[in-house]
Amino acid sequence: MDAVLERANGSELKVIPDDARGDAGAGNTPRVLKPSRAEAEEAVRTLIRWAGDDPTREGLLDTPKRVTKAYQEFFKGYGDDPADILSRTFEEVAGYDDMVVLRGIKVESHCEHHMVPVLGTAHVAYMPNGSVVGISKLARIVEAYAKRLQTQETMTAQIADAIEKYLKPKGVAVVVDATHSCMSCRGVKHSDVYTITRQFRGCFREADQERRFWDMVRG
Ligand SMILES: Nc1nc2c(ncn2[C@@H]2O[C@H](COP(=O)(O)OP(=O)(O)OP(=O)(O)O)[C@@H](O)[C@H]2O)c(=O)[nH]1
Ligand SMILES: [Zn+2]
Repeated sequence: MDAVLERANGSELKVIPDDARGDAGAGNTPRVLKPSRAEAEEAVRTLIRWAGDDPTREGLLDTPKRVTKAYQEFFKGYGDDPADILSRTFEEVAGYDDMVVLRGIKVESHCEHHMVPVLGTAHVAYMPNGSVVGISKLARIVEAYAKRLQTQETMTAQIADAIEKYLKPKGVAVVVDATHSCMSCRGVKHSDVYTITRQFRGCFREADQERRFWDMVRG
């Protein structure tokens, strides 16, 4: 259970105990000092002034409200609990005993260094160990970690960790293929660069299974 303490100015001090984070290992879910919406909106006004514009002009008046609302969407993964997402499994699969591969799960994340979009796809596979999980839950796990401030490596490891920890499969494979706006829209300005990260665990470390995984991902 999250403890939420009210501060004198109305903002929330939200303390997430370690054992309630639901994180599987790499865990970058911090204990957060969550500001009030008013404080967050004021921060957006500060950034507008930092950009060189006037937050009181008509076109920008509602922008802080829109941005804080958008942030709730961009970063909703902090409220997700991977243990809960993967808690329901099914054993009645008529002896199905091969890998399950989800190819092309949409990834919409934000880079933790520049807070700009990281967009791409994830391929997630696991080798069942007596039970299977609803396929949508694997996409939900990707979302739970993507909708945070991330590095691609951390996100990839966290997805694999969660599936390994809560499903206990014979193996798990996670590949993320994404473009980073911080490399295309600013800084070095190289567009069309795809960063590929991968985690192969358990039976997917065997060359044979890895090859079968890639065969399925490539269709
Ligand atoms: N490994 C890794 N690096 C990332 C990821 N997202 C962004 N970066 C990199 O994080 C680095 C941050 O480098 P810094 O030198 O601290 O920041 P910077 O001055 O803005 O760097 P430049 O982007 O080179 O202008 C950059 O090289 C980014 O390309 C990621 O998911 N994984
Ligand atoms: Zn970045």
